Amino acid sequence: MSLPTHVRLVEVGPRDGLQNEAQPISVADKVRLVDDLTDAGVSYIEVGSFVSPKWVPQMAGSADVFASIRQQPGITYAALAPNLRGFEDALAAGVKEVAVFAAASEAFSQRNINCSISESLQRFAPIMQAAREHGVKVRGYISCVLGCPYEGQVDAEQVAPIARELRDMGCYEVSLGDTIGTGTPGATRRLFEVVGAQVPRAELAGHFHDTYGQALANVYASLLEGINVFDSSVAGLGGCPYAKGASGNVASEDLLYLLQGLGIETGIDLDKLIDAGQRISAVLGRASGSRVARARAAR
Ligand SMILES: CC(C)(COP(=O)([O-])OP(=O)([O-])OC[C@H]1O[C@@H](n2cnc3c(N)ncnc32)[C@H](O)[C@@H]1OP(=O)([O-])[O-])[C@@H](O)C(=O)NCCC(=O)NCCSC(=O)C[C@@](C)(O)CC(=O)[O-]
Repeated sequence: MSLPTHVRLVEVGPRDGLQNEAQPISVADKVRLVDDLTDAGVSYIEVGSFVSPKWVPQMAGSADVFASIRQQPGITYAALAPNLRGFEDALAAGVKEVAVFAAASEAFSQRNINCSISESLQRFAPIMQAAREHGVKVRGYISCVLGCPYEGQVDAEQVAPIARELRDMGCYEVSLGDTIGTGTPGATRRLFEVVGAQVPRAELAGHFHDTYGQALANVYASLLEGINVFDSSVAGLGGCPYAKGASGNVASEDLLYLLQGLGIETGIDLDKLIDAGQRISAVLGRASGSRVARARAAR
């Protein structure tokens, strides 16, 4: 299969990236990060989550972040919503796109959202209905598509029916998450072959954590499978609070460098993206997790 000419990056740094930070991060710093990403030309930014603050304290100020970011036309500013309560809070904050999140493993579903996979899908039904009524778009996530921190290996056959159900419910796109980064290019290709038989590949996205250093290779394997939407996190921020030891998503800067090298368009300015990553890394008091950003800084 030939490579796509255009790829959409879903920037999840402000949400997936920051949700796992132990230290408090001010609303002003989160707003600055989102505004920097807007200025860099990112077309989709996951800004926060409307989840229980007892479960993920770092996302507690998401409504305040939405109230202060500089929203530009043509850019999607999205948030996670695990249940109707979260959806209603997101709606009240003016959010126009939400993401629901399920898992491919029962144990992870229980640890992450305190219910079984099937209960989670039932919980999403009223969100989908309310979203339709309010003209809100819904994206779907599935975690642990290539491995689970509690159950080990996860087969593509476990993922496909969940992806199909999310699509049938009305998710316009389903992002497949390698939450603990154990996936390899071979497993990734097989995943998209199997899931792609149930859901059109144009409606699938790849979400790769870089824990085992495979994320960019997995992106490339996905490109070969006809996938052209990828989630990434500026400065490689992140991890998952319910997957101990999981590192951040593939760094957006590194992904962009790869795509530019392949002649694939994203509309994003690499220098500005690097600046955004350096600024939030300074706030966090550590070096950027992006190798491209570190190499540029060392020049
Ligand atoms: C789903 C629940 C709420 C169930 O949590 P629960 O405890 O089963 O919920 P509950 O309905 O029994 O309610 C318990 C309390 O939470 C409140 N509550 C209930 N809902 C909300 C809400 N929306 N916002 C704020 N508060 C809420 C509710 O009002 C009540 O408050 P209390 O009476 O005790 O004071 C909880 O488990 C939760 O919030 N989990 C979030 C977990 C999470 O955010 N994980 C990280 C995101 S997923 C991810 O990172 C993976 C991904 C997407 O990036 C892909 C990948 O890499 O794998």
